[in-house]
Amino acid sequence: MSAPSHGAPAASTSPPLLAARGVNKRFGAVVAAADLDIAIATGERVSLIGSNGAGKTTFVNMITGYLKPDQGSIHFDGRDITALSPRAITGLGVARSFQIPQLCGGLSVLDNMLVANACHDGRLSFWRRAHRAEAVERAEALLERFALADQRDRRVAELPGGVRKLLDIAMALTAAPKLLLLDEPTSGVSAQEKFPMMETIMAALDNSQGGITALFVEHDMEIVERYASRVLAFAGGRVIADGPPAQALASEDVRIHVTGALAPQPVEAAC
Ligand SMILES: Nc1ncnc2c1ncn2[C@@H]1O[C@H](COP(=O)(O)OP(=O)(O)OP(=O)(O)O)[C@@H](O)[C@H]1O
Repeated sequence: MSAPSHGAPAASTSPPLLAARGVNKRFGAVVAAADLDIAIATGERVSLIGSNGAGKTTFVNMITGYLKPDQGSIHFDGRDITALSPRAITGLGVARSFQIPQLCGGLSVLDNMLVANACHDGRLSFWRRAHRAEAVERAEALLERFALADQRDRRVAELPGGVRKLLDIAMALTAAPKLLLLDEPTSGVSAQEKFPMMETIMAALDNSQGGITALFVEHDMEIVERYASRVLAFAGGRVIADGPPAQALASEDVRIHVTGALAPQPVEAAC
């Protein structure tokens, strides 16, 4: 597998773009986040891995403000965002795309982009000629970057799953984020399509003004190896490995708790 070509980490002297400090979260008896101390630098491509229930989504939901930590703090771009609303956090530059794209199937690709843009910039007057022209120009530039320009006038409900996923991510970028959180960007996409799709996504992030730092939840280890500059592996709400993909995926804890490469083998009954 080739070495990751995207998103070299920033110099270690620069302050982190995102920092979780002493973060804990429980749901009743379930520990979903335990003493998380995580700093992410501008430009990193961080993959969150872990088996079901490991705490990946809880971490993402605390960054976006949908969940509040029981203890600890989260800082983004130099500000304490722990108590902020999801909307305020989005306004500071954190965007998100979902495993199941959040789209209006009855509208065209372009109109979905315009609605997303209007939601982010708060100008619901986007149908006024001046605003609309400006918003259409921005939307078209983004569609171009995602190789979706020729789909502009198609109804979203008619599009294949992979194209819908790309559109969802393009819509997230209408907010001009500094940090993009992706939930399994290639899930449900065929093996042949997943690498070209990731190439498109990563190139779009690299080519955005100022570059976009990315954090992606991923179960596909081929994608992790090829596109992450760093892996954070979770189990039981804790980080069990943190490092470059080759190093993190080789760790014994990851091979036991995440990839199953060292899972205990069933003992054959003695007869
Ligand atoms: N709102 C909630 N109420 C109760 N328990 C929750 C809630 N959200 C998450 N949990 C529990 O917290 C733990 C961590 O869940 P989380 O969704 O963060 O894991 P995950 O690693 O994202 O898993 P998956 O890959 O299945 O999405 C799980 O045991 C889950 O059942």
